[in-house]
Amino acid sequence: MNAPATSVLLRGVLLYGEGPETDVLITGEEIAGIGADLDADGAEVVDARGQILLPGFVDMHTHLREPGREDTETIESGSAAAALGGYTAVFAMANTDPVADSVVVTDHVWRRGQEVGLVDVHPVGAITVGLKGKQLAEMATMAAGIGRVKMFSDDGHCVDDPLIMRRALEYSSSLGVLIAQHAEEPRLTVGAVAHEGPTAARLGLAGWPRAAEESIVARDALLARDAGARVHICHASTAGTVELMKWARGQGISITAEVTPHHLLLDDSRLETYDAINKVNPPLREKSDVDALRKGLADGVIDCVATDHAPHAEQDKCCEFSIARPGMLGLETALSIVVDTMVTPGLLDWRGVARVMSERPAEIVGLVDQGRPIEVGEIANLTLVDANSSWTVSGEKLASVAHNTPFEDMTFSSKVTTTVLRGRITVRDGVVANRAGE
Ligand SMILES: NC(=O)N[C@@H](CC(=O)O)C(=O)O
Ligand SMILES: [Zn+2]
Repeated sequence: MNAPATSVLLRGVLLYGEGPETDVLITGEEIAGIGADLDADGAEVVDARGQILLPGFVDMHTHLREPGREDTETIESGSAAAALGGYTAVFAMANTDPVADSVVVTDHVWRRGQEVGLVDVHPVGAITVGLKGKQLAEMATMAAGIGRVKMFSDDGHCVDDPLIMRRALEYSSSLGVLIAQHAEEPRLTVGAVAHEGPTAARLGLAGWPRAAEESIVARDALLARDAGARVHICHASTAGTVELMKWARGQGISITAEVTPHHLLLDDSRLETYDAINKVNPPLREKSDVDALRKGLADGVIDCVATDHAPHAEQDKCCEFSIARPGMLGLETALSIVVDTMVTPGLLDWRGVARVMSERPAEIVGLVDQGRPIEVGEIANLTLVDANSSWTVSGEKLASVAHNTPFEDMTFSSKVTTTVLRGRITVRDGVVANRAGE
């Protein structure tokens, strides 16, 4: 009997980058067999010899801009970018227009993501109404909606009022959801556009001090401790944040943190050209911070990589540095950058890549069907990486509506070739498959 049409055979993969080559058979939504020379039996065969098989990536920090700024990204275009980047789940931040501070918006985001069907788009709910930091949003209602909101964040803004943050943390632990903080003391960043240091001083750019981030990280660690809650730090950018994470963990505080690919690769020397493509919040820091972030990620002090994929219209990035919007694309380049900054220098092996791109984010946010071991009987959320393929980034060719990549013309050595979402191929040979999986 022929296998059902939904069967896929991945031929000759390296599980977590380790030999010998093996086949992986996927039937329906599940991994049905792992072993040498499996019988295709009518399954679609993907010739994946020598490619590295990892669990599908999970991005805790994505801006998909729908609703409100569909001229820069939509759930459909962002889902395509995510699938091409090897992601099987992303968390869409709440700073949309309208803000995702109600179940109407969070349910819409979830439903639209399911309609597109390329990646699970989990809505992030706002912590406060309108991201204004004054009044808690209806977290329980959003958590109970169809979108089942698991993570709340005012990202783009810091919840700077310590009493509001404390209440949000207390509330979150009874709901079993995660609070993610954009750590930025706003009274220290008025007018700030670049990392406060010698480069910004020389270029005449207003500086964003490390203490703006670190003071909130320290404060929120203490608030989480007192509330008996968990807190997650978005886009950690300084060496001091890594030290504070170590301290807080040592105290038994439930605190986790992510780092972005751009903070692992770029430093503020990029600002010499005044090109606003390099403007981002938090800003690109100094080489010593980059080194500390890499080491922190290798040691597990920083838990995971999150893209902070932030599409912006050309007119908002091509203007003067001080008025341009902060943010850069990240979904399609994340894996390549993690390999170049962490695997190539020997800071992480491929098991480590699985940990920081998939397993830890899934655990932190409580996804049960993602970041799972590659074993028979598990749901097939998988990513195949070719570690010997040189490719050069071109913003025009990325799937996002906006093209604001700071990695233009950079060449990388690894690329996602295939992504599988619950047994269905969403990316084949680096091209998005249609909804029917063809
Ligand atoms: N990171 C950014 O520079 N921008 C993000 C907001 C954010 O993540 O803080 C955006 O929404 O554009
Ligand atoms: Zn942010």
